[in-house]
Amino acid sequence: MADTRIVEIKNLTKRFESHTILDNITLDVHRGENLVVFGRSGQGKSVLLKCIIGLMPFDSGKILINNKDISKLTIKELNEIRKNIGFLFQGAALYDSMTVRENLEFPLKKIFPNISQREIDDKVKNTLELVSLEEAIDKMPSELSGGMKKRIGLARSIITDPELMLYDEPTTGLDPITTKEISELIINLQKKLNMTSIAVTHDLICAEIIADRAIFLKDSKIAYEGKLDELTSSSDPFLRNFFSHEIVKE
Ligand SMILES: Nc1ncnc2c1ncn2[C@@H]1O[C@H](COP(=O)(O)OP(=O)(O)OP(=O)(O)O)[C@@H](O)[C@H]1O
Repeated sequence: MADTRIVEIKNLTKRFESHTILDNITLDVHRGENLVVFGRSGQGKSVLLKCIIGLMPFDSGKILINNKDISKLTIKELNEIRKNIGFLFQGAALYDSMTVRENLEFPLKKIFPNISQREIDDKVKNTLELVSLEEAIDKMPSELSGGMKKRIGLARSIITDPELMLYDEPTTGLDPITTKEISELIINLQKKLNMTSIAVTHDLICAEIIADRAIFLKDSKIAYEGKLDELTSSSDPFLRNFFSHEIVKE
């Protein structure tokens, strides 16, 4: 049977001095899947994403991306893998002194140094179409609303056609309607571009739209794993408490 795993995490342990943040985590993410990562503040959700893209070294265990063990790669090989991964981090800001067009051109030129201006123009136009913001092409970030900035940030992360997208709190700070729009955009892009995604979120509106499966980090472990409705309807006192208090509900 074909191996559908794009990310394989085996017995991952990450410590900061004597503080164990991730303790022996094992997790597979399959091609085309949208995994949501929950957990209270400080439980290692962002650390997990940073380990996956090789931005943070870990103490033991393995992370394989497309069957390649990232801790055994040279910087050059790791950069090749990273070209295939897009990330939208918490508070990821657009470059304020650049127009929307220049913001989108930036990652393209960096990742594909030999790309022609014509290809760049087509890609920028098509990607803006995907996020329904063609008219913003010559605007400066200061002229955009919070929701529009998120859309452009999303466009910038997907313009290089990554196979895997990592989102860290993609809807933080947005009102419920914009949260819904951004979450629907995430799922539509994922379907159109056949991407796999891992999203850290506290936001149930977002999770309900995008999640195929969810995990819950607690006490440095994956404490719960399953379909989102299994977690939200669980009779487990901790989960009941989390989902009734921690998350903004519509
Ligand atoms: N570079 C670092 N050096 C030392 N400690 C760190 C570092 N990065 C993260 N930590 C610690 O690791 C723990 C997990 O941090 P992380 O940012 O992954 O939490 P989180 O679950 O994403 O939280 P939140 O929901 O608040 O964003 C925290 O205690 C944090 O202080």
